[in-house]
Amino acid sequence: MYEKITPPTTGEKVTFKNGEPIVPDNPIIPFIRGDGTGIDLWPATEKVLNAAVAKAYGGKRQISWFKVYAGDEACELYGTYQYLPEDTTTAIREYGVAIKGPLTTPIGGGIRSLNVALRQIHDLYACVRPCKYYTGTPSPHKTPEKLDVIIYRENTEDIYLGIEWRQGTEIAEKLINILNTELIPATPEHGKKQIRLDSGIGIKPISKTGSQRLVRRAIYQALRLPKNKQMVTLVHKGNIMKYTEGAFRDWGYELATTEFRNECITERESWILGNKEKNPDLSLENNARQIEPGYDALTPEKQAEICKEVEGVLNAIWETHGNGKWKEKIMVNDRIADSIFQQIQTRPDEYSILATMNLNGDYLSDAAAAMVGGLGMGPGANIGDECAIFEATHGTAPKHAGLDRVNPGSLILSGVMMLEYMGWQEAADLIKKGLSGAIANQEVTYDLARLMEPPVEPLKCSEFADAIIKHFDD
Ligand SMILES: NC(=O)C1=CN([C@@H]2O[C@H](COP(=O)(O)OP(=O)(O)OC[C@H]3O[C@@H](n4cnc5c(N)ncnc54)[C@H](OP(=O)(O)O)[C@@H]3O)[C@@H](O)[C@H]2O)C=CC1
Ligand SMILES: O=C(O)CCC(=O)C(=O)O
Ligand SMILES: [Mg+2]
Repeated sequence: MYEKITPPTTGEKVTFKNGEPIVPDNPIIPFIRGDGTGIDLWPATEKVLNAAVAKAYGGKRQISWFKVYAGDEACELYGTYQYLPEDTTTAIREYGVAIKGPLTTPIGGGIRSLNVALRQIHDLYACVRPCKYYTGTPSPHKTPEKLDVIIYRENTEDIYLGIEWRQGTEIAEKLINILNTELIPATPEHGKKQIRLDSGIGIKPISKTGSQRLVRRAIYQALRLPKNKQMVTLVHKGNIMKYTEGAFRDWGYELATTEFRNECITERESWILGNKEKNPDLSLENNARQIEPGYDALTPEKQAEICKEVEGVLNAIWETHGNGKWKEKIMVNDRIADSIFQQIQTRPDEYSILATMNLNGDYLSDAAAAMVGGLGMGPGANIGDECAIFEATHGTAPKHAGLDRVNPGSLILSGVMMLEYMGWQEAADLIKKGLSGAIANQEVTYDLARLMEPPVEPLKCSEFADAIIKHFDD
C-alpha cells in the first residue's frame, strides 16, 4: 500500500468517533522530522515523549513511531520536487494522529506551504495555539504570568487558500478588467474605485461554514475551562473588511446565541441585562443610550434599531440569563485585530480564548508566544474531526539548523498537547513538570539563557531535553 515506507509491526491505529479520538494503549503515530532545525528538534522531542510515557505507564502504554517524509527529506527519498509524497498523506489519514517538525516555505515563489497543504488536505480546520507562562521563563513583558490564552485560528481558508495571480499574468489582467468594468463601477458602495492595472490579485474567502465550525470548537474549549476563563473573543478587522472579517464576527455571535444560547452571553447582551439589574425601571431608550456611545447623535432610524435590539434581548433572555445568571455563562465578545495586539499586552488577564481567522491568528500567535518567552515556547495543534497534526508555532529557523542549539520547548509542548488530546494526561503532566523544573533551575537553551538576568550559560537542544527528563523527579 505504501511506496517507500513501512509502518511499525507493533501497535494499532487511533480511530475517531464524533470528532474525538479513540486511542489504543500502543498507538502508531506518524512523525515528520521537519526541515532546518527539525533535525535538532525532533530527536529531543521523541526522547522526552518516550521517557514520559515510559515513566507514567511503566510499559502499559507506549507509542510506536512511524517515520513519514515531507520537505527536503522527502525529496531525498522520493525524488526531486516530491515534497509531500502520497505515502505521507495516506499514513496520516490512516493513523489519525501525527506530529511534525517545521517545514520550509520559500518566500515569493517555488513550492506553496507544505504546512498549509497538510492542514487543507486533512481538513484540520482548527489551529490551536496556547500561550501560557512557565515560571522563571525570561520575557520582554513585565507580567507575562498574566497571559494565559489559547488562540483558535481558522486553518483552511482566508488568503491561505492560495488563490492568487501574479501581476502581469493573463488571468490577473482579465480579472482586473472584469472588476473595473463590470463590478466595481456598477456597485454604489464601491463608487468609482478602480484597481490599478499593474496589481497582483489575491482572493480572501471567509465562509460561514468555516467560521462557525472554528468558533464551535472554541466554545467547546471554553466550556472545559474554569469559570473565570470561560471567555471567547472573536478577533477581526470587520470595520475595514465587512463581508469577510465582519462576517466572521457576525457568524461567531450567531452561533453563540443560537447553538449555545443557554451557555453563552455576548458582551453587549451583558450590558443590557446589567443596566436593567442596576435600575429595574430603566426605559428601553435609556438602556439603549447606555450601551451605544453617541446614541443621541444617531439618526432616528438607527436609534429605533438599537431600542429594538434592547427589547429583543430582554424579551429573549431576561428569564434565563437575567438577575446575574449571565455571569455564570461563557462571555463572547469581539475585538478589532489591531487592538487585540495591544490588549493582550496591556490587559493580558482579560482574555482567554481568541478565535481568529487564518492570517490574524498567524500573526497573533507569534506575538503572544513572544510574551511568554519566545517562539521556543509556542506549541500548537491542527485539529479536524478525524485527524490531528501537532506542530510548533515557529518555523525551521534555518540559521540555527543542525547546531543542536534551538529550544525544543515548542515541539515538546506540542507533544504534550498530543498526549492530552490522546487522554494520556499523566505523561503530559510529567513533561510540564520537567520543563518547569528545568526553567526554574535556569537550565535552558540559548534563546532563554540570553534573556535571563544575568544571562546564563545555555544548554544545547539535546541537553535541554535531558534536563526536562531529569526534572520529572522534582
Ligand atoms: N509550521 C511550520 O512549519 C512553519 C514554517 N515556517 C517556515 O520556516 C522558515 C523560516 O521562517 P522564519 O520566518 O525564519 O521563522 P522561524 O519561526 O523559523 O524563525 C524565526 C526566529 O525565531 C526564533 N526561533 C524559531 N524557532 C525557535 C526555536 N525552536 N528556539 C528558539 N528560537 C526560535 C529564532 O530567533 P533568533 O534567531 O532571533 O534567536 C529564529 O531565527 C520559512 O520557510 C517559513 O515559511 C514558518 C512558520 C511555521
Ligand atoms: O507554512 C509556512 O511557511 C508558514 C506557516 C506559519 O507561519 C504558521 O503556521 O504559523
Ligand atoms: Mg506563523
